[in-house]
Amino acid sequence: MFLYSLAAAMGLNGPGTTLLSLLLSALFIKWFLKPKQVQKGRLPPGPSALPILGNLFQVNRRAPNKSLIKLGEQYGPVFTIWFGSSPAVVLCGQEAVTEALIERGHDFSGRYLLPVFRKLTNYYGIVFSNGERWKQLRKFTLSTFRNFGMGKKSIEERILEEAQFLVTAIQNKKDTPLSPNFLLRCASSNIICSIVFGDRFDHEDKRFLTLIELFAENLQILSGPWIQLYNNFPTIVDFLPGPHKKLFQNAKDLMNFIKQVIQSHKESLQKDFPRDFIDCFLIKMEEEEHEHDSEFILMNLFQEKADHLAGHSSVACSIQPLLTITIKKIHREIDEVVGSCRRPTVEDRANMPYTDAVIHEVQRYIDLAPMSLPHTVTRDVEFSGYLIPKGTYVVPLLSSVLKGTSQWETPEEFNPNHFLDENGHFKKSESFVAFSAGKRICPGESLARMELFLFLTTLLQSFVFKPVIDHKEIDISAVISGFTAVPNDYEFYFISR
Ligand code: HEM
Repeated sequence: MFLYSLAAAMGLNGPGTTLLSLLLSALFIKWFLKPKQVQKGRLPPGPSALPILGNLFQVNRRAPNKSLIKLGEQYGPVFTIWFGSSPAVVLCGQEAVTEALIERGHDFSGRYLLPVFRKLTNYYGIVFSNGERWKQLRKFTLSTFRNFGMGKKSIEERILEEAQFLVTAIQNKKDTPLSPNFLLRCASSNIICSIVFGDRFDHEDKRFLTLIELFAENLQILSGPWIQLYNNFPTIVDFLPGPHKKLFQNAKDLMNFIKQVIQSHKESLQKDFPRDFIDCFLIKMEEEEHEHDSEFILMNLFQEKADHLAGHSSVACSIQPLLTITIKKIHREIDEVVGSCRRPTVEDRANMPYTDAVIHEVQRYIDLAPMSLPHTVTRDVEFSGYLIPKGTYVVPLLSSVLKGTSQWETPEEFNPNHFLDENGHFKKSESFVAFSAGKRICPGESLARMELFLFLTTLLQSFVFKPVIDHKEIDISAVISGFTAVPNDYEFYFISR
């Protein structure tokens, strides 16, 4: 309209006006709405992008990792793709991912902060922070988790106790078929709760159910297909219809809940005997009370709790497909190594190579975080002959390593032999990057691996699972939604052994 008036003001009428306004529109689109030019830097090549939309139409929403792998075949292991008007450098294949995340770990350790993350976390906590805040919180979290692992009530004991609650909850359902997804989410959330809050919650506890619900919903936000558009229109969230607004409201409710828990910890804090993660954090807060730039402040404590809880669904999502695959051989291993009279221990894992291989293969196959979480470069970086400017979105395409054709015998098939040598011993693989790699590698990895092993063996020690539908109809591949892959949900009969 403005351009039409401009043409009219220039004294052009009728078809002349229309023609000129079309011409001006084209120029407007070309010069103002085209993808932002990166001021300095020589970005790697990639497919040409549309104004505003970038390469939206070249990336399949349901399988973005597959589209990116295909583009990698065309443009090479390091290429540029435009998410709206922002460029992202994609690292495709083991060599590029390893070189960036491990060999050039520091340069690539930044978290790319989408505006939506600010809406959710205000950039507090570990996952969506950078610089000194991220460094200090990550170090503190890793050492506190390690100390609790060796403490009075070890993490292993907490997992075994929770596994027993899981078995009882399933037994209580008698012979009704059941999708174990919800119970598995409760179980892995409770492990985090017992480390962080000092106690587990009953599965029926209303506060606990709200907590789980809120995280499932927050995950939906991060996984929403429209998340990329936030980059162009950060305020879009304010115009979203009701349910999405509610999710952000829920995030606030969650913070209020954690606030109450922290307050009650403060009132009963015994400095010589920290009971849980919150106690450790509060002690550190007091120690650094007078340091004006301390990162041990309440907002970081709130968000850290939320960060840890976010791991709960990753574990549940990984166990679910484990229940759907053939497990006779695992039953045999459990019977030989653990028997039926005692509980399994983490030490048993070394003598159960097949079970360990199956757990790894499920994680490789379902490819839970195909594009990892968004990374960025912490300074202007020369990489593979290109110059990536500080702050550019970097996508470590974990999928391209977990499903790489040169690393795995049958990359697109579920095959536990990928992790077994010719003598049936467990075989590690450098291409197993389900937890990512380098400085941002998932800090919950060893906890998650312990949970996967102990939950699975405890369940299989007690039950035989029989899917309600025919085995042949079961598909253990997962559907990608945003940053995460979500496995299909099936119902089972749990038959006591
Ligand atoms: C099967 C289970 C899990 C998988 C596959 C998984 C995978 C991942 C991946 C791929 C990342 C992104 C790393 C990167 O930016 O390159 C990540 C980050 C993270 N994970 Fe996990 N995770 C799992 C469970 C957990 C658990 C149980 C916790 C809680 C203790 C947890 C806490 C975190 C945190 C705090 C980060 C952010 C680290 C940072 O930014 O420095 N994860 N995880």
